[in-house]
Amino acid sequence: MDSPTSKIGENVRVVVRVRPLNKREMERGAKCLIAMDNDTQATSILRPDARDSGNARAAKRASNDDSKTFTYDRSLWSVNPEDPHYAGQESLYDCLGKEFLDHLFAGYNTCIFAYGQTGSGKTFTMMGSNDDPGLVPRTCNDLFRRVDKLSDSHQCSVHISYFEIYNEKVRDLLAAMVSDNGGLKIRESPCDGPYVEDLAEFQVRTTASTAMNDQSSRSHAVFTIVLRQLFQDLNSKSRIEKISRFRLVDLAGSERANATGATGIRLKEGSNINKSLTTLGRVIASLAENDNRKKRDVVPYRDSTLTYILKDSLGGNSKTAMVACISPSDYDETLSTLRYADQAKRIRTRAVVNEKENNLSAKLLKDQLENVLSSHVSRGVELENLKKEKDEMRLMFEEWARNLDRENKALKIERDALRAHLRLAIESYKNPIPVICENKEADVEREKNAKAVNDLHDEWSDLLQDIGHFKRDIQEDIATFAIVATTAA
Ligand SMILES: Nc1ncnc2c1ncn2[C@@H]1O[C@H](COP(=O)(O)OP(=O)(O)OP(=O)(O)O)[C@@H](O)[C@H]1O
Repeated sequence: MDSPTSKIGENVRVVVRVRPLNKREMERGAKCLIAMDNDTQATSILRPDARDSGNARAAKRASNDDSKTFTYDRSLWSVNPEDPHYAGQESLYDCLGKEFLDHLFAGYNTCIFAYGQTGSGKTFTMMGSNDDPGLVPRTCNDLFRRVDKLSDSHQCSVHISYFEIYNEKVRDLLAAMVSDNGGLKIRESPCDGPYVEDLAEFQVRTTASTAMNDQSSRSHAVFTIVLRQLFQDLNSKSRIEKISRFRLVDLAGSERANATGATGIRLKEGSNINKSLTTLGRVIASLAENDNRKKRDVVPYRDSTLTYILKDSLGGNSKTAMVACISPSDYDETLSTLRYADQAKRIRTRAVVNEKENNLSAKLLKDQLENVLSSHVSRGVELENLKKEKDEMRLMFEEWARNLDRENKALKIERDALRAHLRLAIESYKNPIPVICENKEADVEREKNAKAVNDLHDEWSDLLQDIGHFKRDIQEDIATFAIVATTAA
């Protein structure tokens, strides 16, 4: 999704900062050659001979002829803390860091790089000291403070990486095992541009600046923060994902190779540093010029590791600022830095908000959630029904068991009564009460009795057989019901 910025583009912001005279400079009686105008944000540099002239008229003439003035977005006077316009670390963060962090949260890639000769205050500006932290720790602190204030539905993750470019090779400064096997490779992705392959990235929740290694004035150090945000857009109700990157770069000292007087390895080192810095100069010049031309030059990003990695930050999808650090009493180097910074002002970048709607996956997630929920609900209902059924069956079997017991008892009583009757009948059959009959009538009576006894015997035999069957049936029933009751429980 392009922002209006992408069509118009905007210039690289340039801030110049002058440091205080150091002990050595004060001891040799060096004078501050820099003047800054707080109203116009102009920085002027005066030739040292003109500055040192005791002649008032010569000095006045010199201030017209021998001073060079450049106007920047900001000119920060860090020479004397007593000065009313003194700009310390906090002022720098307030006028640059804060705004760039705003851009990062808005979804823009951002980059601030510190440029200047050795000892001009680049590392102090980027890192600062424990007592007076610079841009990197202030940015990290502010970043986590802002993340903490976001609502729970606005999810954020922060990853950092830190590498240096030394002798045109990339070395990871955060990896636990740093191998010296020729450095990390640089690759280019169609979406994200050049990147360092296999660079350690750490997800962090607190200030990460303490993890940093010592700075080397001979290497270019690149600290990168990647912020990933996921939140709901209140107007469109869609899920938005923003991934933006903040690069904070502390460049090596910009002094020319011939001025270092280096030989051997140091010379190679110097020329390699110079290769990155001179290429940076050519890239900046080319970008600055291209804006005025119809037919654009090919920008020589690929001519050095530094410019290749910073391709996007220098002329592409990024809001970029340069802090040009200057020494107060070094005319040549400071003038060269001021000219460099003046040229950088003309570079235009075209930053876009790096965001995408995440509706598809959000809808997918919602559907999945609904499916899971409904299957849970139907399983719950099913389970409830099964429980009910089981309870009903248990009650039924308990009732059956009670009835069975009752019937069993009744049958036992009946059987016992029948047994008693049978026993008596058999007894009376075996030992009949003798009947004394003197006449024929008595014989007839005896025969009748004998027949009745026989009939009774047959009747009891049948009855006993029936009882046997009945008993077997009952035992089978008991066995059947016992199995069913155990299964149901
Ligand atoms: N604005 C400032 N206020 C106070 N002291 C400063 C300021 N800028 C720089 N210094 C001091 O000047 C010295 C040199 O600064 P610094 O190391 O930051 O320079 P540098 O440009 O990073 O040098 P190099 O290229 O060698 O890394 C340090 O002692 C630092 O504390």
